[in-house]
Amino acid sequence: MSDLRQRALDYHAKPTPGKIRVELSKPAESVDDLALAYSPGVAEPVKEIADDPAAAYQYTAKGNLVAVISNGTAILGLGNLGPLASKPVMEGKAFLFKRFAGLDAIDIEVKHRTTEEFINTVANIADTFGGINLEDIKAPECFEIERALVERCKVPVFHDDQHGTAIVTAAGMLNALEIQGKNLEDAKIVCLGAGAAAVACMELLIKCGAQRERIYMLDRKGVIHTRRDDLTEHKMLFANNTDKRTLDDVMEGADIFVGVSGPDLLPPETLALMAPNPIVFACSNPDPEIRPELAHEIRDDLIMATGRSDYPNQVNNVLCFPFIFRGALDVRASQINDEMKVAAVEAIRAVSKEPVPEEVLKASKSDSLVFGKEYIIPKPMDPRLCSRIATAVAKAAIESGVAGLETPPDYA
Ligand SMILES: NC(=O)C1=CN([C@@H]2O[C@H](COP(=O)(O)OP(=O)(O)OC[C@H]3O[C@@H](n4cnc5c(N)ncnc54)[C@H](OP(=O)(O)O)[C@@H]3O)[C@@H](O)[C@H]2O)C=CC1
Ligand SMILES: CC(=O)C(=O)O
Ligand SMILES: [Mg+2]
Repeated sequence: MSDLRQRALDYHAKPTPGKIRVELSKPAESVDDLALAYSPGVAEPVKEIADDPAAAYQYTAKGNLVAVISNGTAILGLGNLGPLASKPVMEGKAFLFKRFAGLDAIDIEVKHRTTEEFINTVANIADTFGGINLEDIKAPECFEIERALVERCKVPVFHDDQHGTAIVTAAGMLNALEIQGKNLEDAKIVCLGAGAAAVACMELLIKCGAQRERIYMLDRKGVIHTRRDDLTEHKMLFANNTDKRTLDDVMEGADIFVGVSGPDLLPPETLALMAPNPIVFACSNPDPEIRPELAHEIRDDLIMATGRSDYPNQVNNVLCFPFIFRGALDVRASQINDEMKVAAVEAIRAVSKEPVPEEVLKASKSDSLVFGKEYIIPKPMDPRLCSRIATAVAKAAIESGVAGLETPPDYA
């Protein structure tokens, strides 16, 4: 058994199983405390909320509470292993919400037969929470699920694997292009994977300037092109009018590779085909499409990122979801719209270019982190991220008319 495997199992098992717990936020020592917290006192906020649902934000934990909800159909890059097996990842997301943004989060793993049943389950419990973070739900069902829930829920619903990943990818990509002296408008882009993360990443890159016809997306059957008759609605958006069929065909002269597919799917000889100064985001977790050591052996001119914490340039949605929800909840946004997503991209980019606090260097076991090939994006433990991203997102929510409150909080 590898050292990391045993350490990871021990970390999850000891001294208490799991990574999160519930704690009390009010006194519960005396009979008087209980008379306020429970019967008879609890009846008073009940009546207030029955009269005005918005009072739930004043008298309950709703406004600081996020549900992390999965059906376990696309657990990281491990595939469809079912709801219960997704629990460590969902507890992990809750853990990150608390650690980085002070948000209380609870994981909910849903067993269901039909997509409609899943949608109904989530819609029926949504009012309990300030926001809903959907996680590790595979394509194409994730698209219908998110659309239906955004429509039915009064609180923000956000599929992290789509939009969290896209926001962090766009921020890292724009920075990497700047360092490599390239621009998104002219870049030839290869996206390996055509699921939740792939579709959202490419759509956001297009919003940032990428040309749709210069994007080559691949699924298990190869390049997605206009003569295929097996494409889902979302894959169809990326059908390229091309004779190219394989990963090698499209990687010839490519500037950008985004991997959101599975482990070890980018062979070194294929990486060698890319244009000078390429950018490789091998984002599959836990094992990337190509290992950084191998990629650097093949190319000394590339910028390399993975989804992992143990290599430079971690392009991972952890840089987004805690903070975008912090901003959204703090102004009681009814949704997380494009304006809020773009504000998050710009805030992440800006932090990457500023001097890194000593505590981040220490936590990263680094002597120096300076904007460049090995530091295109901030570290998740950077304490500036929460205030900077949440403020930008809250302001964007107010300006775009989806906020329930008119003033963003002062995080300083
Ligand atoms: N770093 C980060 O922050 C994030 C990384 N990811 C990673 O992205 C990956 C996909 O996640 P997600 O989009 O949620 O999952 P989905 O199940 O929605 O999509 C998976 C996609 O990968 C494709 N794929 C799988 N195996 C291959 C293969 N051998 N060759 C080509 N394509 C392949 C599938 O093809 P087909 O359509 O033919 O089935 C599908 O299009 C995972 O590895 C995950 O860890 C996801 C979110 C965040
Ligand atoms: C990071 C993440 O959400 C994933 O790999 O699915
Ligand atoms: Mg995920």
